[in-house]
Amino acid sequence: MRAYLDLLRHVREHGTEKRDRTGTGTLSVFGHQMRFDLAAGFPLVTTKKVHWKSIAHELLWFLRGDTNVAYLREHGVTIWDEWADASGELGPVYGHQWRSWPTADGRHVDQIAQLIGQLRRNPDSRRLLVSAWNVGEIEHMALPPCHALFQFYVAPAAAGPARLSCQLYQRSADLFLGVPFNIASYALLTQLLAQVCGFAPGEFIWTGGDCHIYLNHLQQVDLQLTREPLPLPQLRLDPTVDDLFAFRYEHIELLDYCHHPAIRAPVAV
Ligand SMILES: Nc1nc(=O)c2c([nH]1)NC[C@@H]1CN(c3ccc(C(=O)N[C@@H](CCC(=O)O)C(=O)O)cc3)CN21
Ligand SMILES: O=c1ccn([C@H]2C[C@H](O)[C@@H](COP(=O)(O)O)O2)c(=O)[nH]1
Repeated sequence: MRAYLDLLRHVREHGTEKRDRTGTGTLSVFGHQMRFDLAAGFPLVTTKKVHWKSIAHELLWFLRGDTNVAYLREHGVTIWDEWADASGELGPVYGHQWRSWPTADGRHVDQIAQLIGQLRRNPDSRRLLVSAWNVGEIEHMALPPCHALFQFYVAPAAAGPARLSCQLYQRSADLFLGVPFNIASYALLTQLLAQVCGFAPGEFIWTGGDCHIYLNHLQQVDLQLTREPLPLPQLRLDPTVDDLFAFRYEHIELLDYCHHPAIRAPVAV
């Protein structure tokens, strides 16, 4: 996870101090890219303990098309609680747009089902995109999507299965709290899709817009930057699952996750 630590260090040293919506204040850099080779191990930050269970359940919750925190709470995941209304609703956020994007003529588009169909039938397509940035519905969302748009790419291999890569555009990136979750979440999604479409995992490419460290995370970042990264864990998926929507938490196993101790930090709401 050198790429992540390099970005943290870069923003810590060269970021511009900038006010933000939450009133917290940030150090910020505009535009950055990181690449993670998924064959080199699963890209989960090791220089602090990251709550893997929250990442896996959040992704399964997106894939269900769910936008109510009830499912997350049932599984002990609290990361979206601050944004939910009294009935646990977040409005038409990620899950809704991924699985049920409403069209002008009253239909709903299941972008994930369409993506799987295209990956299987038309892997050379340059249109393998999913967008959560539904301009007409942003005002109804608890928070406009941060991980807004992602694209897949299939590279043929001389021998063995083709490799599936994913690139994400993240418009706004809380480097200390959000980004370790976002990298792991899309790496997991890429591996789930690779399995059900018969590809080998390729790369995850993270592209960020406003990349920031909140001013009340500076001590935590400095502590993290004193730590040496550890060998990456491995992801093991139940090989019998061939339907993306059939994946359950029990089918997803993270092996050999060695990490430094957790570092607590307040989330800016
Ligand atoms: N300011 C901000 N940063 C974010 O990363 C973020 C938002 N807001 N709003 C929406 C979602 C919610 N996400 C979150 C929210 C909280 C944590 C967090 O507090 N993480 C702690 C504890 C993890 C846990 O207990 O599950 C951490 O140490 O990683 C992480 C991601 C990512 N998003
Ligand atoms: O998956 C996520 C969700 C949110 N964030 C961060 C990025 C910002 O710090 C806030 C959102 O505030 P905006 O004013 O809407 O940009 O949440 C993240 O890093 N990852």
